[in-house]
Formats: sequence, C-alpha cells, structure tokens
Amino acid sequence: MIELRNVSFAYEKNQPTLKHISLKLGEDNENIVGIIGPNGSGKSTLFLNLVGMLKPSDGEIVVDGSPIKYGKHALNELRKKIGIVFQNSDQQIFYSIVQDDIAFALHNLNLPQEEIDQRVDRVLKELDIEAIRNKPIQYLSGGQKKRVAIAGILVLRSEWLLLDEPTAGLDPDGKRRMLDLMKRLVANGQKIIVSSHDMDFMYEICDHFFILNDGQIVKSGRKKDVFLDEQLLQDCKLEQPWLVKIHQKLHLPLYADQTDLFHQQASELKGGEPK
Ligand SMILES: Nc1ncnc2c1ncn2[C@@H]1O[C@H](COP(=O)(O)OP(=O)(O)OP(=O)(O)O)[C@@H](O)[C@H]1O
Repeated sequence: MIELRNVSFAYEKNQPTLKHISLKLGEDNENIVGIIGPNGSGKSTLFLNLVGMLKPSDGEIVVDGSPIKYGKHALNELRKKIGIVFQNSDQQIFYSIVQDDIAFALHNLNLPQEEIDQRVDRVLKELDIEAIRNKPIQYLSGGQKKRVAIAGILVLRSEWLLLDEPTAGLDPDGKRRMLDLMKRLVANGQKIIVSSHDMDFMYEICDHFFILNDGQIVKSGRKKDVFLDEQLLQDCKLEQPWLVKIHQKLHLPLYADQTDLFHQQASELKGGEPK
C-alpha cells in the first residue's frame, strides 16, 4: 500500500503546488486508481513525488509501511515497487533500437542475460510490438513510442505502474488499444495509477478516483461518488463522462461502460433479460 501523510510540495519557496495531501492507494484492493484534475492542478508533480524523483517539502510518503528514502540504493529498490511512464515518451527512451531500450533498466539491475532476454520477449509479446523489436526509435509513431516506453517499465515488474496521460496524442484506435492493454495488465495482477483529461476513458477504466484541484484532493471515491456531482466537476473544469450525462439527463441507469449499456439496451429492445 502507498500512503501519503500530509504531503506538501513546492517548486518555489512558499508557493506550494501540492497542499497537505493525505491518501491511501491500494487500501481497498482497487486495481486502477484515477487521478483527475485540470491543467496545472499538480497531477504530474504528485506522480514524481510518488516515485521519489521529487521530495515532499512537508509530510511523508510511506510504501508498504516504510517511508520513502532518497538515497540511490533506496530509490533503485523503490523502482521495483513503483514504475512511472511519463506523458512524453521521449523523456523515457534513451537507446536507438527498440529492444535495447526496453532492456536498458534490466542491465542496471545486473540480471543474467538469459533472464533479460526472457523478460524482453515476454513484454514485446504482451504489448504486441514484436514486429518492431529491431526498429530504430526515430521511425516509430507516437503510439508505438508510447508502447515502447511502457514496455521499458513493465520489464521491471513493479507492483504499481504510474501512467501519466497515457492516451495523450493517441487516435481512437490507439486509445482503445491502451484501454485493452490496461485491462489485460490488471487481469495479470498489475496495479495502476493513471492520470488523464479524457473523462470517458477514465470513467471506463478506473475503479477509484481522486480529484485534484489546485494542489488539493477535493473529492475521492468510486464512479458514482465523484461523477454525479456536476457542480463540483464544473468547479474543477472537468467534463462529465457521456455515460453519466445520459444517466442524469435521460434517466437511464448508470452504466459502468459502453459495453454494459449496449448489452442492456439490446436485451431490452429484444424484450428479453440480459444474459
Ligand atoms: N519544474 C517545475 N518548476 C516550477 N514549476 C513547475 C515545474 N513543473 C510544474 N510546475 C508547476 O506546477 C504546477 C502543477 O504542474 P503539474 O505539471 O504537476 O500539473 P498537471 O496537473 O500534471 O498539469 P497537466 O494536466 O497540464 O499535465 C503548475 O503550475 C506548473 O506550472
């Protein structure tokens, strides 16, 4: 479990970006936690604090019962528990060939070559990027680069995966593939913390949410706890997901995702019970 105890963070003195944040991640066995908030609310800053790349100005972050330590060795150990995929894939990719880049962090862990090869093969398959394993990074599309960046973190097999805006710049097919990938990862036991401005995507994929506004957590809970409060979302400059809109405006049930909606509606049109 990850616990933030009264965490504040300031890039510049007396101008806090994160303000007194206390929260627990992984307490209720949630698989995908969503951090939502408008531009500049502090989502990326929060992520960088969670992986120890930034250090709280006040308060502490406790992972599995131990406060994060900031020495080189301690941070390498933390990376085995929490991995981050940045919004901008170029920040994450260092090598010129796909498979070399994915293996990079594993060499740093001094793993035997055989194990490195096995882990890289597995992740290439899992992300459906085997065909580009020998390609130069410079020839990849944005969506492919995103997958390579995720692969480079997945090989570390950290318990928590932080995805900062994973759908930014992806076309509808890329978004759908990202959604499917996250569902597959979760089915294999991966825990994910994700931030995104795409409320429909977040509504469908996350099972617990924190709304961050101006560096503070203003609401948390399950779908119905955070998305039914239209005024709060407006105040935070956030959109209601379309499934919530049709629930509130057309008085349809609150469907968990569009598959659920189409399945239920099709059953009703046929006059039968849903299977
Ligand atoms: N390295 C930095 N130095 C100084 N200020 C920074 C730095 N990085 C971010 N900030 C400021 O901190 C605040 C929060 O930024 P952050 O990137 O964490 O927000 P965000 O919620 O992730 O935004 P977005 O949705 O636009 O990605 C912003 O006001 C930003 O200008």
